[in-house]
Parts: sequence; structure tokens; C-alpha cells
Amino acid sequence: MVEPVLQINNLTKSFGALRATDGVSIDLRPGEIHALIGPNGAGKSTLIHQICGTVRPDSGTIRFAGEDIGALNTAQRAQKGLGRTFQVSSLAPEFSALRNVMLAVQAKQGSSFGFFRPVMRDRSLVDPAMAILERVGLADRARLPAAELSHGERRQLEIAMALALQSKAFLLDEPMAGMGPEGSKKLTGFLDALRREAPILLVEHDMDAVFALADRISVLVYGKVIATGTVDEIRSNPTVRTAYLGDHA
Ligand SMILES: Nc1ncnc2c1ncn2[C@@H]1O[C@H](COP(=O)(O)OP(=O)(O)OP(=O)(O)O)[C@@H](O)[C@H]1O
Repeated sequence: MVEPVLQINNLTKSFGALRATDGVSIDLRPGEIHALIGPNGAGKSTLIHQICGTVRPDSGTIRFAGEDIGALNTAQRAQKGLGRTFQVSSLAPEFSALRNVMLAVQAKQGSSFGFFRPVMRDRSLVDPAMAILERVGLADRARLPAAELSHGERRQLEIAMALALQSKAFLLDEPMAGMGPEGSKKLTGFLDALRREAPILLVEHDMDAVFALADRISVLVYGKVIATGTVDEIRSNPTVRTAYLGDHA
């Protein structure tokens, strides 16, 4: 069997009496989109936060690219290639799209911006950043401040930054949220291609997108994974239909 890129075992996190994730075990395999679905409050975001390091689990293990990353902080996990984009954007809104990607390129290179040279003329940062913006279809928006990009474009910019960090896996928390039908369609096509770059753990409420994209789906309810399977397996699973999908199936 192919070694998973990301292997989560028995992850548990309580907030007071509430078990937000309760013994969650899932994995992410090379080349796949693994969607994580479930009702509001099921623990999806809490799980993502534990994987990227912003929330510490009470117990359980997280292996990434063959290594236990449980003791690493968020920045160290990102440096290892865990690429994330959030419900709440992590972009610097006043910086141009290009400058945002340059920051990620620079973080990956491990160099600091030189004080004595104009950053925006540093070809070792500008060239790779522009190439990535072209790949995500944002080259013509490069000079605009991130704040002036549309919602969908900001998502693409976040993904561009994850690409700049040469991510080995992407954690995407509701990328379709707040998008109109056109934007969702465009982003769906984009994510479809992105999986060739690195596998994607996708938290998403937009079932059209999930059914179109997912190789596998895990369903989280009250902090527990109640089923993992292909789109067809999940759509026809009676427990899942009762707990979550209902008419969507
Ligand atoms: N920092 C926190 N302190 C206390 N409770 C929290 C905290 N973070 C999350 N919770 C609770 O944990 C549960 C799981 O929340 P979480 O945001 O992970 O769910 P979710 O599946 O991502 O929901 P949604 O689909 O609405 O985004 C919820 O009951 C939430 O109120």
C-alpha cells in the first residue's frame, strides 16, 4: 500500500465537557482529495487546527511525510510542507498579490529580505512568485493589493502561497464559502488540477463541489468519524444520510 502523506491517529480534543474531536483517525494519500464533511459544530475546523498546529490535541498522533509532527509549532509544520488556507484569510491585505507570494517564496528560501536592496526588484523572489501567480491565473492581478481582490481571487492567492512553500499537502477549510456559483465552479476546476501538485484535505459544506472533487469522503458527526468511503459509498450509506446528507444524497 502507498504510504499516506498525512496520517492522523486517534486525535482527541475537548473544550471543557465537549469533545470536539473524539478519537479521529483519517489519512491523506498521494494524489487524492479527501473531503471532510459533517454538520455545523461537528469538529471539522478543530481537526484542521490540530493538524496545522494552532490547537493542541489532548491525545493522538499526527504523522506527516513520514514524521511525527506533534511537537512542532505551526510555522515549523508549514516549513515541512503542510499548506493551509483558512475560513479566515491569512493574507497581508495591504500588500500586493505579488508581494504576498514573495513573502512565501522568501520563507521557503529561508532568507531574510535584504535591507539594502529594493525587495520588489529582487529577481530571486519576483520571478518564482510571478511564475506561481501565472499558474493560479492571477498574473494580471499581481500588482493589486490583496484587499482589492475578489473573494475567489483571495482564495487562489492563498493557494499560490501554499504552492510557493512547496506544500506536500493542502489543508483547505471551506474554500467555497461566500462564493457565487461562478466562483465555486472556477475554484472546483482549480482544485481538481491542484491535487496533481499535492493531496488535499478539504473541509467543505458545498456538496456539489465535494461530490465533484472527492476521491474519498469522511463524515464527522459529534467529533467522531462515522464513515469513510468513496462518493458513491458515502451517498448510499444510510447512517450518513440520516445524520447529515438527507436530501443532498
Ligand atoms: N476554542 C474553543 N473553545 C470552546 N469551544 C470550541 C472552541 N473551538 C470550537 N469549539 C466547539 O467545538 C465544537 C466543534 O467546532 P468546530 O468549529 O470544529 O466545528 P465545525 O465542524 O468546523 O463546524 P462548522 O461547519 O460550523 O465550521 C463546537 O461545538 C464549537 O462550539
